[in-house]
Amino acid sequence: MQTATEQLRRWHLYPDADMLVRHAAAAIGRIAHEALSTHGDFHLVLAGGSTPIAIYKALRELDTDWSAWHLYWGDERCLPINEAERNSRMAFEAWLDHVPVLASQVHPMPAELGAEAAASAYARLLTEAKRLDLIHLGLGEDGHTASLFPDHDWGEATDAPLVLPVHDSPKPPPDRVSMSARALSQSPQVFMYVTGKGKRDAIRRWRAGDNIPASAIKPAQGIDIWLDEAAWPG
Ligand SMILES: O=C1O[C@H](COP(=O)(O)O)[C@@H](O)[C@H](O)[C@H]1O
Repeated sequence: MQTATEQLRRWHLYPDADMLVRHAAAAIGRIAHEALSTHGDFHLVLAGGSTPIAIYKALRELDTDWSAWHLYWGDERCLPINEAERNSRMAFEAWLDHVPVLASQVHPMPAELGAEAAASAYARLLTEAKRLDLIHLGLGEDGHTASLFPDHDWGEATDAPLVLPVHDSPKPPPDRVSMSARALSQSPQVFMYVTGKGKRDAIRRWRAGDNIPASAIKPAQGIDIWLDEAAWPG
């Protein structure tokens, strides 16, 4: 898989979050359908945080062969397994507990083991993944994406590990696990969701060329950014 040196961005701007959710869920459905028709399975990386919740809820209604879906996470917080703030728990509650996915094909990051152990275990798992057809990402107010934070190592180098242990995160909890920028750039489709005026400054800085973590995600075929008007700095 290739990554690009420049970041190619496609902006998808919607008047409100409801419209964004409807269109993003339909696009995910189309990509899943294409992967299922071509390969017989679909491999999807999930984001945490609050923004994707409505999209995950909308995906419950998708008419698809759930038994052929394989789910991974782009980042996780080092907390006990059922803690409310875990990214995996959010996805189960909003979506995965409501559809017949196969437990053996759902791969939360084992962040309860601690950042280092979880990062090594998940890097091994990812090397065995057949493909990553689509990666979901969010954007924090400080420009972070997954758990790649400003002034931390984002793992952009061509020989960077696929998964990084993260410590001293400015957003709680301080210990986390994250796919590296290199790994997050190795998919033909990367969707980032950004809603609300709290994200406007991060978008402004990104478009102005500031080196925020989101700017390190450089899939060869570009990144699709789905925004509502509140997040758009104009
Ligand atoms: O902590 C995290 O934050 C980002 C952004 O979250 P949001 O609540 O502002 O949407 C998220 O993408 C990441 O997965 C999560 O661990």
